[in-house]
Amino acid sequence: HSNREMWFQDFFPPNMCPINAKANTFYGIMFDAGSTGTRIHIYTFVQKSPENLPEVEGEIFESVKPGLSAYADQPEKGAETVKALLDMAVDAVPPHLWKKTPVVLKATAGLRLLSEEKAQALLSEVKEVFEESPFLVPEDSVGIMDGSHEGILAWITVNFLTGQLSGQNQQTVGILDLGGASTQITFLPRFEETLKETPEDFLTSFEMFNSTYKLYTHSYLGFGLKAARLATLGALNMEVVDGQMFRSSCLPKQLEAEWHFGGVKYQYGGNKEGETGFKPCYLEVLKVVKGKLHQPDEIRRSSFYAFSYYYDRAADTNLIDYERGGVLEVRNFERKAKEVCDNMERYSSASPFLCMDLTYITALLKEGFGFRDNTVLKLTKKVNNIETSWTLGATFYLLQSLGMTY
Ligand SMILES: O=c1[nH]cnc2c1ncn2[C@@H]1O[C@H](COP(=O)(O)OP(=O)(O)O)[C@@H](O)[C@H]1O
Ligand SMILES: [Ca+2]
Repeated sequence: HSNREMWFQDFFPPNMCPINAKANTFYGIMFDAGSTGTRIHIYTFVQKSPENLPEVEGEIFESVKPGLSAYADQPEKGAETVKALLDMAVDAVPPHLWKKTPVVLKATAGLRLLSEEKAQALLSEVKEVFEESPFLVPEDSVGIMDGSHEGILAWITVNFLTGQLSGQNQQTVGILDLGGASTQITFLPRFEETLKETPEDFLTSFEMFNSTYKLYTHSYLGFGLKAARLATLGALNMEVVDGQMFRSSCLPKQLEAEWHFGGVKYQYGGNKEGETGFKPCYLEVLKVVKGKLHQPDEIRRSSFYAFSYYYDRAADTNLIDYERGGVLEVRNFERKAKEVCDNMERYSSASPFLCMDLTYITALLKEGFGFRDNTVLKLTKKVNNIETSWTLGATFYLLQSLGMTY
């Protein structure tokens, strides 16, 4: 500031000084190109002093379906969905800050599963949309995110929003994210044992807000809820022949329908003659998860934050309140799975996959990760009115790398 602007600063506490309030407000735009949808998060931050962490003053959030991967053969059309969302940011960010506001898109499992060529075509169309916008386009502004970063950045978000990354006595919480195509588990190990027993590629050191965290994290590609449906049906990574029917005991007996995922059409249905219900369904789903995941002993005794499809399916079946979320034990998912699978006609109007989804969640938690029946899960969509998504952590990381925050 020039001296002329500063004269009144003595009369205000620093954070109320009108000049400071303006100068310390900044924006960040983060796109989450997920396998089932594309979302924009426009964050407003205030940095009140260099000693404190920036504060999130607000978030504007919008989403579109389907995700970019559904446009694998029409990359320009895919990029148009991004353009429509970015137009919201032009309205939300004050024009004098456009050039200082970075815009980034990170794609997750949907694009990881596409061929390199198709993924790159989509990403370069998006890059063009960004270049034509009035915003700051950093290097690497468009790309596929590393699976390990997806978990770490969601962990940063949740622990930042719950106040665990500032001050002494940090009691961080682990997180579980269940997407359409992949699933992540991330926590800060408390015991030396865990570090010894864990494969090196499950451990990542990460620096954020002047602290270094050595986190346990892994992203399991193909273990998201929708990929798991295909795996249960025996259709994941299959060359699908036209007219081919995939059947499961997790689906209503008489059901026959089709379903599009990742640009491929699948026909599926129930076991017309054979068994249906929780027991046969659990055995089917078990084949998808058993022995496929690393089981850190430590997590059996800690509670986790869970979101995405854990949240959605718990809310769909009234295990939690749709707006406020809730606290559950692993066994609640199992009970609900039994109730739904053994009364399939009553529930299938909502979604024919409800039994399969709840059974998969149960098997993933118990047989996949090795959680106990009484492990506590906190289901949240928002903390302090901000979405619990990896996008906030990613925006902090971006601002840090651009030297815009401390
Ligand atoms: O910002 C968000 N707020 C709330 N839920 C979100 C947000 N982003 C993604 N989700 C949830 O993520 C799940 C879909 O996963 P996604 O499409 O991100 O697949 P992926 O992570 O496997 O690429 C859904 O449960 C959806 O509600
Ligand atoms: Ca996701």
